[in-house]
Amino acid sequence: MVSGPNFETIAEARMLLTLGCDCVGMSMVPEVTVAKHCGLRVLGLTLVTNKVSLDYSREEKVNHDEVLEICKMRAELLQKLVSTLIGRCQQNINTH
Ligand SMILES: O=P(O)(O)O[C@H]1O[C@H](CO)[C@@H](O)[C@H]1O
Ligand SMILES: Nc1nc2[nH]cnc2c(=O)[nH]1
Repeated sequence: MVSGPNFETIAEARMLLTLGCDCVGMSMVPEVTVAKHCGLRVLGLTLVTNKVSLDYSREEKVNHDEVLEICKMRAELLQKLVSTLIGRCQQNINTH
């Protein structure tokens, strides 16, 4: 996790990769921290939207519009996933 609001620099991205990170975000950890503080049980779901830049010579840079575009493309799929998960949780509650 990085605190944002900016995306990580290439140097930071390389450091995260060296540390063994597969994925990086900004929101999940603070959101989970607040939810746990409120006594909620938490399941985190993440949509990976973009590749992090690791190379100074590459032209393309990560930007928020790209993130939003991928989110829109995957919204329906995520809605189905969440609906299925909630359905299975309800089944589990009813049978136990
Ligand atoms: O950590 P995630 O959920 O990827 O969110 C972060 O990534 C997005 C940046 O495009 C912003 O919404 C920021 O809050
Ligand atoms: N830290 C970080 N958060 C993101 N959220 C969506 N894309 C990214 C990214 O490239 N880096």
